[in-house]
Amino acid sequence: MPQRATVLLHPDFRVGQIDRRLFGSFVEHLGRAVYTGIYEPGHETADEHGFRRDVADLTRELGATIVRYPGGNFVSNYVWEDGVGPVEDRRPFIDLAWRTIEPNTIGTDEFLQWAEREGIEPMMAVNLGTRGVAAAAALVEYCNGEAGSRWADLRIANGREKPYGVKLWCLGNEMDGPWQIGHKDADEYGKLAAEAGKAMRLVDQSIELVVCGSSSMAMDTFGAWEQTVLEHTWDVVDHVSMHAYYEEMDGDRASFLGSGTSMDRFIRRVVASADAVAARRRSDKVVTLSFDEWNVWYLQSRFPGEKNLPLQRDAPRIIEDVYSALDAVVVGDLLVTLLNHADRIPVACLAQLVNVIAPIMTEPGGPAWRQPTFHPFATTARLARGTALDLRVSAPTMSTTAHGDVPLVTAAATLDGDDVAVFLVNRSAEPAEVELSHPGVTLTLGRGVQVTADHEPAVAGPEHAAAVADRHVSEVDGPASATGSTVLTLAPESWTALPGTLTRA
Ligand SMILES: O=[N+]([O-])c1ccc(O[C@@H]2O[C@@H](CO)[C@H](O)[C@H]2O)cc1
Repeated sequence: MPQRATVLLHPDFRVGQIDRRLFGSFVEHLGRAVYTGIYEPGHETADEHGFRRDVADLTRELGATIVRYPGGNFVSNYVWEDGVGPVEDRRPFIDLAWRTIEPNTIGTDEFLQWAEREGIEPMMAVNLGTRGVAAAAALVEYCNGEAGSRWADLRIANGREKPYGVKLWCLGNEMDGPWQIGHKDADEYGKLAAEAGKAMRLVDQSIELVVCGSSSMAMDTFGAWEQTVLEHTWDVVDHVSMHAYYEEMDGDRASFLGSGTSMDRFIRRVVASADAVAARRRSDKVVTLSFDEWNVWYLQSRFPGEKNLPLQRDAPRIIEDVYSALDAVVVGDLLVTLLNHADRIPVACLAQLVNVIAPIMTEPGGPAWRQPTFHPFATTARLARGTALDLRVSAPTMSTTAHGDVPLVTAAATLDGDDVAVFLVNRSAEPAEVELSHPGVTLTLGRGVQVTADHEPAVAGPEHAAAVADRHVSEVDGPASATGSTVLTLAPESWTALPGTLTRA
């Protein structure tokens, strides 16, 4: 017997407008994300600046709208001034976050010019671990200042006349995490972030600021951290950050498939924390969420921990997770969760873009390819446009060890004029029959994309990734056009995206 769920869809019930920055990604100076990732002079596809064309083309196909840079943990010991100016004068340093010799060949200008050439909006982070207010304000001036002041003139002397106009800025990274270089408690960090943010805004009033929330919902300080930090920074910041990584642990497939429910609860709790601060302050300001690190990452089961990394150089292979079709279904489900909170999440970044827990992989001097997780992201970024609809899903639940009861079917839908896109996940090991109920509306769903899971362990390399895509990523045709109600059958453990049109009958 298939599982049965109903999804009520009406064009007048809306979550909110989707900000295109919801489909962001992340490039950190970590492992091979930069060196032999986006950048590899001498590669057969390298452009005149040394950036790999094959990776840039896949980034475009992925649909990444913004890219966060340069970290991540890396930023908390980064001296940005060492990464600008003539390359031959730049000196390497020991990046303490990942215990890697950073050559400083790529820095702010190279990254920002790459992003500009590729039509990607940059999201920059400042170092609030080992540095503070002055260095942060100077970096904003370097990036966004007009000629006639010290740091803007340095940028011009370095060959870039026009300000970059970087809008989005992170006030440090994961400052609640004991692993962070320059880790702080919530009061210390909140005061520093408020002063740094104030100074950065005095340089450029048009910027948007992201204050660090918790590095995961599992942190002991989660909740209290957000409230304390927002009390200090309320008048300065626009967004509070969220980070979350999901993985299958000890073969607990059901909990892993329920990750989207955990993400949903995390979002609701951070919204509640931000709104509690607004209530205490009797403030009408709405602080929104920047979910600027999310993905599947086998962090607890496969990563030895930063402290246990040997000191390395020359772009070592660090956290190059290899993904399965199951991971891709979960990534699709996480995207469904993000869409359902589009009113409160204008910014999100799949962590990361290339080689490091990434949808895109490369070999030095070799090919670039798509991991299975590439497909649900690219399809969602392409199809999810306009407004997220407020669906009402009634589905049976399954019990999980990690999250208690979770719905067996999840769904999101978007509407842009008459163009609709429906995203459906079946977390069950059985097929699921979904009745889409759309009273007074004719729904015509066309050819879309389906991802199905399997039980095969992930195997590294482009051939395997292509074979997984061949078997598990397929085109599917939508059901016949119907008024009032449409019934679909979802494959077991699958993610489906169907584009179409919607007209009022
Ligand atoms: O839960 N943890 O143990 C944990 C440890 C490290 C961690 O780092 C975050 O993830 C790294 C990779 O994207 C980024 O550089 C950093 O911001 C995020 C979470």
